[in-house]
Amino acid sequence: MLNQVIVTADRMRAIESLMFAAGMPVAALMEKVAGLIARRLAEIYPIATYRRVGILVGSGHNGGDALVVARELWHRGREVRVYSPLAKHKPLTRVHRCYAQSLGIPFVDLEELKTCDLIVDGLFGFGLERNIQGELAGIIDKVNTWGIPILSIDLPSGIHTDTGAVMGVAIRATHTLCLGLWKRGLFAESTLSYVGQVERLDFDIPEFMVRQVLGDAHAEWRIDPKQIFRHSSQSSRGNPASSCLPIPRAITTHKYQVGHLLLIVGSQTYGGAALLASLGAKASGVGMLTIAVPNSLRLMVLAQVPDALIIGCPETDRGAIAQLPELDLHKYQAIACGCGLSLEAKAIVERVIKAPCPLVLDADGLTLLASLGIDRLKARSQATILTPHWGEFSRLFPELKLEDRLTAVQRAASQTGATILLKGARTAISFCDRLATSSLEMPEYQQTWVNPESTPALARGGSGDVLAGVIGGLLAQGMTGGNAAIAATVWHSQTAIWLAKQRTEMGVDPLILAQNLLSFLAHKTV
Ligand SMILES: NC(=O)C1=CN([C@@H]2O[C@H](COP(=O)(O)OP(=O)(O)OC[C@H]3O[C@@H](n4cnc5c(N)ncnc54)[C@H](O)[C@@H]3O)[C@@H](O)[C@H]2O)[C@@H](O)CC1
Ligand SMILES: Nc1ncnc2c1ncn2[C@@H]1O[C@H](COP(=O)(O)OP(=O)(O)O)[C@@H](O)[C@H]1O
Ligand SMILES: [K+]
Repeated sequence: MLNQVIVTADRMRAIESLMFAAGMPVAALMEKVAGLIARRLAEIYPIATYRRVGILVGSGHNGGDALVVARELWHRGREVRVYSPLAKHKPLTRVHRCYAQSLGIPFVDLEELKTCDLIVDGLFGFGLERNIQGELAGIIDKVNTWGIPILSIDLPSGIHTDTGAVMGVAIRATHTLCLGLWKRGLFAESTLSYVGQVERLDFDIPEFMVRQVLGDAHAEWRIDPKQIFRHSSQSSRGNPASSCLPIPRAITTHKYQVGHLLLIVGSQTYGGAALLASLGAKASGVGMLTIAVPNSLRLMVLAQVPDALIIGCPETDRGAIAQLPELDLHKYQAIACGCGLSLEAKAIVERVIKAPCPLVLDADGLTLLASLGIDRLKARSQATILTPHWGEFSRLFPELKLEDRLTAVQRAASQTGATILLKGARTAISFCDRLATSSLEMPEYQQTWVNPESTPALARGGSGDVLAGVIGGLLAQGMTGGNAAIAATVWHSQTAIWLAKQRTEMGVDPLILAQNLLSFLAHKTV
């Protein structure tokens, strides 16, 4: 649980206050935390390569942490230099400063850090309150130009803890060691070019204190990708409705018990999108797959997905689906609609909104929904998942486009009752249903989850079509909207990360991605 909650500065302060009130001395906690930082630093930046370490010290406890780290590194044989530009310090920081000076650690001018092998950034942590200006801003700008690796303590100095906004200027870290609990600002996409590699240092905050402050309905969570993949020895115990993969199958099951998904996709212009969504759905292991496409795509899709039932639909002059033939929508466990549909297929979206089963709307399906009006979703009685990127999101929820992504996705989900999956480098998913991973069971309430690991290899046309197909397939097999959205997002992005290691970020085209989803899953869960 501690590795999954996302907190604001206020919440973090309240949790620390509980620890202090219960008897943990402030100085002891700083000693403990900074000891952990120094040990992790030694693993990431070994002394043989990073002997000379420059320490940036601010006035608060982030600076105090940095001074304890300076002292520990000094005792372990590093050449440490401290730059401490501010006149006033909090009492605990001041005493660590005096002690470091008494040991003979040099306190130097900024320019003397320029020849260091590593910089430790302890200027500001979650206490940053206002924009950084004047001399301090100049210092940060200068350090950023040196090209020396920077390890930031808690957050890169200058990043707002809650919003991730750059407060005038911010350190561009190579590595950030987030202390105790994940800070909200680290998940804003705009901070990704500042934080470098991010990891959390656990300093044994008692879980009951975290629960006491956050309550039973905490809103913001970080997905732990490891929890999505089930080890093969666990499969028989699995719960098919959780977000764990692979989905367990009863030994006596038959194809109609493993879900029937209807995909409604494609147009003459966007035939590939239909295929990519189909391949994503196929990889999900769904028992039956029916694919409705414009007549002219029928044979192409059949040749590539011979196991599917293909329904050729009458088409408009420009090759969009004009209407669905008489289909009984009751017989499907889920429908996924929209990939490559084109903007001529409004009637199709109007019809599927009324379908009596869970529904995924993606791509053109979302743009058409925006033109119909988001209120149309009020008619739905079953789960709905909308999978917009930011452009589509802004069309659907124009009044939310000034909000930060986490707030925006949360509001959109509570307004509509749908699961909203806002795509991007840090996909955010908000929903109100029961979530279950391998070690966490969450009750039903409005919650927002962020996918913390992905790769820009996915930034190419068609990646999203694969994702929509996977979500549809998981929904049809009985996952709830929230579970399906989380499982599919993690599976999709982790497969891309795995492929990018083998093929570079240039080599993860959507076809390769769809074809490798299952190899990745097998590799992950052996
Ligand atoms: N209490 C503890 O012993 C622990 C503290 N921790 C560390 O303490 C940090 C938080 O410490 P603080 O609350 O002291 O906050 P910071 O160290 O982040 O800085 C706050 C200080 O900076 C000043 N300040 C804020 N914005 C400024 C600006 N724009 N320009 C100039 N000065 C500005 C404030 O007036 C205050 O003096 C965490 O990020 C973490 O590094 C953690 O190690 C956990 C344990
Ligand atoms: N920079 C990035 N880092 C990580 N993932 C990304 C990045 N850019 C895009 N993605 C992912 O790639 C997919 C793109 O989907 P989408 O924008 O719908 O494209 P398309 O409609 O062409 O398939 C989404 O899953 C998104 O989260
Ligand atoms: K910092």
